[in-house]
Amino acid sequence: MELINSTKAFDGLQQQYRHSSRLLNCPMVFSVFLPQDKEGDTIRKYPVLYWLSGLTCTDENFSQKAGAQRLAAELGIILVVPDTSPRGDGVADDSAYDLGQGAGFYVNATQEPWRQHYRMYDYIVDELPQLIEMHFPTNNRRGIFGHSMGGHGALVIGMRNPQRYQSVSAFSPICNPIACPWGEKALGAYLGADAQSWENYDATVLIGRAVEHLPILVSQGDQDQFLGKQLKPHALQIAAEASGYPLKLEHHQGYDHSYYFIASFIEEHLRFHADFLLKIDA
Ligand SMILES: N[C@@H](CCC(=O)N[C@@H](CSC=O)C(=O)NCC(=O)O)C(=O)O
Repeated sequence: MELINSTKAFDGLQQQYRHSSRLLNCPMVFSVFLPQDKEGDTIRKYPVLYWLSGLTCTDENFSQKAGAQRLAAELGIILVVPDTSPRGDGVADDSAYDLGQGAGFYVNATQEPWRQHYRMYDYIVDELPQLIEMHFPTNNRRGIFGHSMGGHGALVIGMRNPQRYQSVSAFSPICNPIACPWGEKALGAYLGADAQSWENYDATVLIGRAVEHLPILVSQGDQDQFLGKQLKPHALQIAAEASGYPLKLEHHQGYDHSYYFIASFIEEHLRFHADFLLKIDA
């Protein structure tokens, strides 16, 4: 693992690393915020909150725009922000912003030309946490949250792995990708024409089938330009009500799809996760 840069922030460190990903078959960059324990206690271990970003993002959008570091430092939570896809000249790509590099959709691709590198689901669930837990002072508690495509990733990964995560949240997630243009395009390309294979990557389908109920918070702005056509939180809500899943879905008047919305409610999301990540087991 190679340290690319390190900057002091709120007594902690905002860092960026490059590593060679075995699963994605290419070099990957991620960002991490490390709180600094005020007593200088080097053996303190922290929970990790993984942020999954949306279409066109790298690891830097969230780190630079969300304003999460001050409260993460105060609460004592490590933030980890991966890139949104494999990258590089040898990695398949598409000229559109919603497919290929920057648009990995947190799935394991089965189709050509994607399957050699596009295994973002396994990367987020397995390879990245292994790396993080080997190199940073972590305890065994993990949360996952994200925005838009990354909100979809967080919901799907959290619900499919309730034993690995304590809490899940999402800003403006793509809630029903099997039934929206972004999702149909990406899942069709990465997984092929058999739409049944898409269902494992659809939060609305998964919430209807969930047996274990991880705490989930979803925040949605009512002036979001993608709300009706791409995001469909109403479908998630209906499926949750039908299955008895205690989903906390909040609508916020006047907010759009941007990082201004995320920055406005990041404190609520961090405190939501802190309730579960910092809880002392009885
Ligand atoms: N360029 C596209 C939309 C790109 C966009 O809005 N990306 C969002 C995530 S959308 C869902 O995954 C984003 O987070 N952008 C980065 C940022 O820093 O704002 C278009 O014009 O439609």
